[in-house]
Amino acid sequence: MKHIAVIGVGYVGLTTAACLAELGHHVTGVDMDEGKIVLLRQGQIPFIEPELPELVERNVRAGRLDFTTSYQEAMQHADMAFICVGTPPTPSGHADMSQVEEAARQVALAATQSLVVVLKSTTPPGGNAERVAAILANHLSPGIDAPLVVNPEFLREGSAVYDTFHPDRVVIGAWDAAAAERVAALYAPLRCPALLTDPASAQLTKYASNAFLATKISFINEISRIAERVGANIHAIAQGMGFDERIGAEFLESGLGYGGSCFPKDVLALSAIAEQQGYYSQFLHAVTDINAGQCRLAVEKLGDALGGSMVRRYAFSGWLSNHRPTTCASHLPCP
Ligand SMILES: NC(=O)c1ccc[n+]([C@@H]2O[C@H](COP(=O)([O-])OP(=O)(O)OC[C@H]3O[C@@H](n4cnc5c(N)ncnc54)[C@H](O)[C@@H]3O)[C@@H](O)[C@H]2O)c1
Ligand SMILES: O=c1ccn([C@@H]2O[C@H](COP(=O)(O)OP(=O)(O)O[C@H]3O[C@H](CO)[C@@H](O)[C@H](O)[C@H]3O)[C@@H](O)[C@H]2O)c(=O)[nH]1
Repeated sequence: MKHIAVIGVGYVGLTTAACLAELGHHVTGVDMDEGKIVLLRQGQIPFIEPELPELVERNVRAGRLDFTTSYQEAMQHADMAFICVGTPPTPSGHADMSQVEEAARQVALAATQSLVVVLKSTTPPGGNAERVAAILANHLSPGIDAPLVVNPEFLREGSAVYDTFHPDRVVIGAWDAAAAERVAALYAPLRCPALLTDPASAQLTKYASNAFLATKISFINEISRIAERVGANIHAIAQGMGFDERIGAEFLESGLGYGGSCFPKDVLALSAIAEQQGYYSQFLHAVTDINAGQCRLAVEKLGDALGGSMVRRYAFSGWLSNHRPTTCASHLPCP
């Protein structure tokens, strides 16, 4: 049994905290958002996620899971700290690392014993892991070590608990082999392949995975435009392609394009990572452009079907808000 601090109890952090507690560890979730911690202490989950309320309740009741706003409290006996804070996009598309850097600083200041720091947030390669490791080293008390392990998360909103207990793989990137092994041991009960690699490769694996899935979606949407012009059925085409195991049936559903909290930001961030290194990725820009065009197309079609003036932002902004963030809102004509 390990003592684990989970920093940031949003989608990823709360799911990680509850699942690690279910595996028998003692987990303390810490968040700077006091309102969120108050809700969690009252047994309420701040967002809708199947299976999570029951999992949180069971583990709180068993004394394996608690929540606090205090890093000191969370770090008191921690052998491991999982950083699960947000990395939202900046206007230039780069991932904003400020939450991660502040979390690392607070973890190091509050650490009372050596521990492994696990970076679960999606963070770009190209110096960020090195910067986080330096922040840790600069703020730890003398005699305390905190090796950094990059361990990106692949869960989907809506099946977060299932995905956490049934991962296709875990990716563990570290400079310190012993720290990597300690993280791998934590996942051993899940019986999935574990890739042990360096931090930059682990970071890029996460972006490449999301960009590949986004590419499949943009690809099928591109084919749907051609299909429409030749009178072919895109659903039949996707099914026919999907039977080929080398292609796979998943993420071939054409529609409004990809949205959600990760694909749009992560494809943009990967383009930005490449550009920062002096490489313009025409390919990734095409994936983003096709996606944006798909929403425009849908809005235009709706306009044609309803008669242009009928399409008003208020007419279906309510419908869109029932879905996760999409890029479509920006294509709706204003009333
Ligand atoms: N949501 C997903 O489906 C998903 C899946 C895989 C990876 N990710 C990645 O995981 C990371 C977290 O995503 P999320 O969706 O859980 O974000 P989120 O916004 O739901 O949660 C982040 C939490 O961190 C807290 N926080 C911010 N700064 C803090 C600090 N200094 N100390 C303590 N708490 C702090 C916030 O208050 C918030 O509750 C991101 O990098 C994201 O890209 C998300
Ligand atoms: O065939 C498809 C499949 C998905 N989508 C859209 O793609 C977006 C993303 O869907 P999904 O992957 O189911 O949800 P997310 O919760 O955004 O999860 C993605 O983003 C997470 C954050 O990085 C990753 O951890 C997950 O592995 C990755 O699937 C949504 O807008 C879907 O409507 C399509 O348009 N066509």
